[in-house]
Amino acid sequence: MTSNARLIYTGCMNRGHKLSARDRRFFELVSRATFCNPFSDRRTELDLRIADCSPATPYEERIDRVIANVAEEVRKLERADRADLRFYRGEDRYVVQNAFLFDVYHRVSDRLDELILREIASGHERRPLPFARDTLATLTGRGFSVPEAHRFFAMFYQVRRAFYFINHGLVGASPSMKQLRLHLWDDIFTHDIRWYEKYLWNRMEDFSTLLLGETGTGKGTAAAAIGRSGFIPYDVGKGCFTESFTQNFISINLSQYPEALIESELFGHRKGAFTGAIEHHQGIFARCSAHGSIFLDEIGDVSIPVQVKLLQVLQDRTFSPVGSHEKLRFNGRVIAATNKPLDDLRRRGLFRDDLFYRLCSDMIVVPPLRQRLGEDPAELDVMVAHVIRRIVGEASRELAVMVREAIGANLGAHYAWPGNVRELEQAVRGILLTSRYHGDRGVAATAPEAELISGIRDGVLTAHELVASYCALLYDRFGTYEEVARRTGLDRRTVKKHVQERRGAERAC
Ligand SMILES: Nc1ncnc2c1ncn2[C@@H]1O[C@H](COP(=O)(O)OP(=O)(O)OP(=O)(O)O)[C@@H](O)[C@H]1O
Repeated sequence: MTSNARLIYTGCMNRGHKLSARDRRFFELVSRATFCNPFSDRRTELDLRIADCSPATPYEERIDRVIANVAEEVRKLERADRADLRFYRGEDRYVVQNAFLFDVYHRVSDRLDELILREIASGHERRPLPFARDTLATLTGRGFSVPEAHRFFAMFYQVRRAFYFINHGLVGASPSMKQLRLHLWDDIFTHDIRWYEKYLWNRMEDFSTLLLGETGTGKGTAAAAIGRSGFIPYDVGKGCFTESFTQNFISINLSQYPEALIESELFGHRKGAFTGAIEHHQGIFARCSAHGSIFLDEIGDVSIPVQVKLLQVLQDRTFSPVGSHEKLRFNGRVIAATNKPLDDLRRRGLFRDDLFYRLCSDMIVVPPLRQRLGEDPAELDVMVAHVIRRIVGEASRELAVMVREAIGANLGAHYAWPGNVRELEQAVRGILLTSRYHGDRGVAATAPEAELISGIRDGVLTAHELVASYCALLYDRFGTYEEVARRTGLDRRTVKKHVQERRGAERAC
């Protein structure tokens, strides 16, 4: 900086700039949009105001206009030599800072998307990122400190990953899918990203997540979206991120391992710990990095002794490999899922309350496909189009129409999709191959839930049948007349009568 420039700069610093009322109003809107959940209606409202366009404007066009309008306002500050945070105070500084973040983030978002795809393809992208240096220079040039610039750059990548994996992984326009996307975003960034950015960005390991929902609804996909969207620091020396999101999310399906092997898979074992332990083995807790996450799928299936050990990891953050007294530390985050009714398992003493309370800081219920279709029948079109795009690599309207017609003709409008999205994927494949899919008749025909739902949809149930079917469904799920009575507000004898009557009707069929 020349001495003249330094004089002007110091003068401005002392005086400070004030935004005009119009600029303050605009940057205030941008500031709110910067921290808003991108899947929320609130964010849409803010975008419409920033873009100054009608709700009918297509999404892509609206976003392009938002980005262009913000960039133009920042350029105006630049032209007036006012594009530096250090010139502002108080609320002005706050809104200008957030507008700068919004602007710089959108300038690099395409390159961050390319990086995500490269990492997915290669497993780990350790090459220096040429655009990182420019981005950091822009941030420091705008008045951010060097550590702030590094942190915000790492957050840009984190935000981009979260958006990518939630948006691409979990498709659907029904209200419960929108709710799920909102919820997943909050699980990663908390319900107010300002607090996350200020206090929690490097302290999320103590926030566990429990995903509940039927098989095939997308719990694994939701877990991957959370796990791949953790904060990963930027390594200035190497010019790249310290680790890859493809390697710091580790998942294990706990129902796949026999009891004897499960502890070893989780915690590792020492050579000679048991017959067959011919080498040291590192378990997944030891392999998970400090910024990583572990996904414990089917946690409802593990035995009580393993639950006790998992509790210890969550509580003390320590564990010992089988055959060793060594205490190792685990610093990652835990995400767990089950399609079992955990309440029931807890009541029957099969799932420990203490482990449940350690996991339940955020419980996310992933909705079954039939609920989504009940809320919005067009959801099936959206999902079929998505599955076809995944299978053939591009959108195809003619294939989508053919598959939709086959589903309608073979399964009718009220099929319950007991295997959820996983079943739908196979249905689409089956129809592409053979033009037919007749559904999971074994489950669907006997599932009381499916029958009850289609009876309600078709309006063919009497009040008596409705109550009897509902009691039978709850009895199947919870196993005792007492529990069904508690849930329905009926007395035990009435419940028993309904269940037995319903069973009799089923046998007669
Ligand atoms: N909303 C969705 N949009 C797009 N694909 C989805 C959606 N939900 C699920 N899928 C796809 O459905 C399949 C099954 O999903 P996933 O394995 O995540 O289900 P799950 O609930 O974990 O099942 P399980 O309980 O049997 O482990 C995957 O191929 C996944 O990508």
